[in-house]
Amino acid sequence: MLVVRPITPQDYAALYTCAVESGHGFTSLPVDEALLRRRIARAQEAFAREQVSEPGEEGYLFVMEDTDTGEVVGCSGIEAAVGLTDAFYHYHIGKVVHHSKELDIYNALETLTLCNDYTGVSELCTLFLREPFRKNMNGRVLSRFRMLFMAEFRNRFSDIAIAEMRGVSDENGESPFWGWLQQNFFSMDFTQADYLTGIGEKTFVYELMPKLPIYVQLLPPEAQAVIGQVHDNTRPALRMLQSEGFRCRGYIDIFDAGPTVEAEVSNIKSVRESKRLPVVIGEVAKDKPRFIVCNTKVAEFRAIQAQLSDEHDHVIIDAEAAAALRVQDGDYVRFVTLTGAN
Ligand SMILES: NC(=[NH2+])NCCC[C@H](N)C(=O)O
Repeated sequence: MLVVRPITPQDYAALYTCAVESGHGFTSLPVDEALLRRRIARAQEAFAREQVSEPGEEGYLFVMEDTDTGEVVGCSGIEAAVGLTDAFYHYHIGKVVHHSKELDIYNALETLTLCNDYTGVSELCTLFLREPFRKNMNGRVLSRFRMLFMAEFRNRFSDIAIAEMRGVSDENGESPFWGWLQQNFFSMDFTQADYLTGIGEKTFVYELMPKLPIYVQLLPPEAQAVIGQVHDNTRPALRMLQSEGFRCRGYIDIFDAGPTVEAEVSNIKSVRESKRLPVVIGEVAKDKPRFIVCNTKVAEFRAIQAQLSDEHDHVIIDAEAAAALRVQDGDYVRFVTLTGAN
């Protein structure tokens, strides 16, 4: 069975494999031993913190494990609040109108303005599922269980959640948006800049990034064309988040121009539709629908996909699911349907 659980130091090698397999453009999983070990240590601290009244430095990182083989098949994370100890950047797409009444000339232009508008919001991040396991709705589970975690532990997260979607780049790591930045401002290639931000080295961004608003129309056409566009591999993830209610509000990545999508946590579909009920362990009929189900613990958090029977004042799950979730009769679980529109 595939079980989502908090990452532990023993998962280091598996996380490293995910970092290697995720390739370039995947900022939050750089192939860097010190950083990956730090991520694990930060996650351990976050899960160990019992009383959290407001989101802070916590970086939750989970792995999905095949409990039959002990193999880690993917990872997924939530940052409680970004940009509290360093600056967190976006370009905001704005509009200016140059208008002359006298000459009867009207031009509406788009601008890009460097900003830190998402400071303090929660971020869904670091989702990677290894290729052989991209089936049986595992990807949906590995993304959407996070909505259940946020719903269950509301005060650990901000009112707003974002996800930065990977922008357009080719198989050599060349990004059309980065091209003009590289040429005029950065003098380094995309993979290097991306790697530096991934390891938390961001002062060069402030030092080198154009800080004055930029007229989009003055950018080369190939850079304009990818503003707000996602990498082909990211399309399913974007669709999934859109069906949860996430929308792009005009914020894009400063390097590859990929869209950042945003939602009010309380409005996320899986947060709204999730239910929390006590468990009765028993027989579940074969024709019952599948759900994402999690327990209600932090350090001992577990999430799985399973069939269950919703009896309105309790749910019936089978013994195998109960064991995987580490719950007993009377313990609460939170769950949301896995099939359906999503
Ligand atoms: N694709 C990138 N590496 N972009 C740079 C990092 C952007 C991110 N919002 C941050 O400030 O950390």
